Amino acid sequence: MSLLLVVACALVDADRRVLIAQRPEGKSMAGLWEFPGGKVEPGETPETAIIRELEEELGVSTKSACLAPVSFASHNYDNFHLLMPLYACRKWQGTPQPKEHMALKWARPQALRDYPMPPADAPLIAALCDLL
Ligand SMILES: Nc1nc2c([nH]c(=O)n2[C@@H]2O[C@H](COP(=O)(O)OP(=O)(O)OP(=O)(O)O)[C@@H](O)[C@H]2O)c(=O)[nH]1
Repeated sequence: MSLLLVVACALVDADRRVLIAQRPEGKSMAGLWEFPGGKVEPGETPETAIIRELEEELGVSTKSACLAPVSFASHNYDNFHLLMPLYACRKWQGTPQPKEHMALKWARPQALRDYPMPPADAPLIAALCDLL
């Protein structure tokens, strides 16, 4: 069983709503809602990886100083074990666009339970509800 390091980020707006993104058709877990993010590539830190992913997936830019750790997911999938730190970010430039997702949605933390998300994400919703 290999360990997969993925970083994710909850963009938080002035109304304390969180941005979630719907996974596209043709990918694993298609249609589920997730926090933007992706795998940490060789040579990257978690921070440089999430800054890159936010740019690629949403077209927004931010910096390390604007990333605050929230919690992490540690979840056993069939083919790998996912280790996924979740950051919160309240300050970025640009308006999020669904460049690699089917749709984006701003949701109140308590409403995140109404959206089907990957099983690894359930504990992160509780952490966001506590934080926000
Ligand atoms: N970005 C993100 N990934 C998540 C979340 N929850 C979760 O289980 N994952 C898993 O973490 C991995 C993310 O890797 P990824 O986004 O780079 O890869 P992918 O499966 O979309 O596509 P790829 O492997 O074809 O590049 C996927 O296996 C995804 O299902 C989440 O909230 N956000």
